Amino acid sequence: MLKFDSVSIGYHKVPLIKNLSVEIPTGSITTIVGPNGCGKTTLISVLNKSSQLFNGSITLDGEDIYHMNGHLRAQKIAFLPQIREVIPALPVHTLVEHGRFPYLGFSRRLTEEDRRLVEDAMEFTHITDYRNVATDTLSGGIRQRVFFAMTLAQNCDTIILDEPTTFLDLVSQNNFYRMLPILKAQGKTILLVLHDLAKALTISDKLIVMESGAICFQGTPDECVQKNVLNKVFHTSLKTFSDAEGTYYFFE
Ligand SMILES: Nc1ncnc2c1ncn2[C@@H]1O[C@H](COP(=O)(O)OP(=O)(O)OP(=O)(O)O)[C@@H](O)[C@H]1O
Repeated sequence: MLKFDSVSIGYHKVPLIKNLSVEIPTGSITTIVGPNGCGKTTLISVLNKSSQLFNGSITLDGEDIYHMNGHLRAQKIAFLPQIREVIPALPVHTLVEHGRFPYLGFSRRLTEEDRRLVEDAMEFTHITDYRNVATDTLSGGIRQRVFFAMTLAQNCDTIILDEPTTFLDLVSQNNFYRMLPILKAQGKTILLVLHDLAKALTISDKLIVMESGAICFQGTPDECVQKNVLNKVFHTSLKTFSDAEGTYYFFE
């Protein structure tokens, strides 16, 4: 279990999140939603130290994950950030191999097992055909899949994805969302930040709703709908529609 206990988090000595506690259940899909600027990225990016922890503790299965050595932490939590300013001009397979770096020694020589995990990650994300293409020449959507493959090649039990579908067209988004239950079935814990509220309600086991640096709801999507949380936070009107295949959500 990934546990944030009474955490204060922010930048340059200024906390934006104060005294927040939340648990991310193991082997489940948890999604954080909330209006722009409410602190979603600030909360999760403390896990790769892009934001700073001022108070409280963050533990993974009881171990202090924030103060852990960076290599060890990267063997436990794989983090796909929202924005990458610099796109490396490396062949796709070389970039995906970077996912194995936390496990390699000084020589950075890949073992057979490392190579297998890299190939598996490329296959899983359907980028094998691009293996020799320079990543900086790819479209934003394919590039996003390459970074996702690199994250998966890290082979961590906990995967954190910040707005992973931003650059994806509808087909690629659907493909991406289909991968999540497969990863969950492999026992992975998945923590996402999403802006697509309907998708968040459909795919998540647990939903966390943030507002102004605080959590205003955490629970199942059903509880969230019953309590009208999203209508209040996003000033919207949620409509639901059900058929034999499931329930669909629309926001107006
Ligand atoms: N590197 C930084 N230094 C200082 N302040 C920052 C930094 N990154 C973000 N902030 C501020 O932290 C606040 C929360 O931003 P954050 O990116 O966590 O929100 P968010 O909920 O993820 O927003 P969005 O939905 O727009 O991605 C904002 O006021 C933002 O300006």
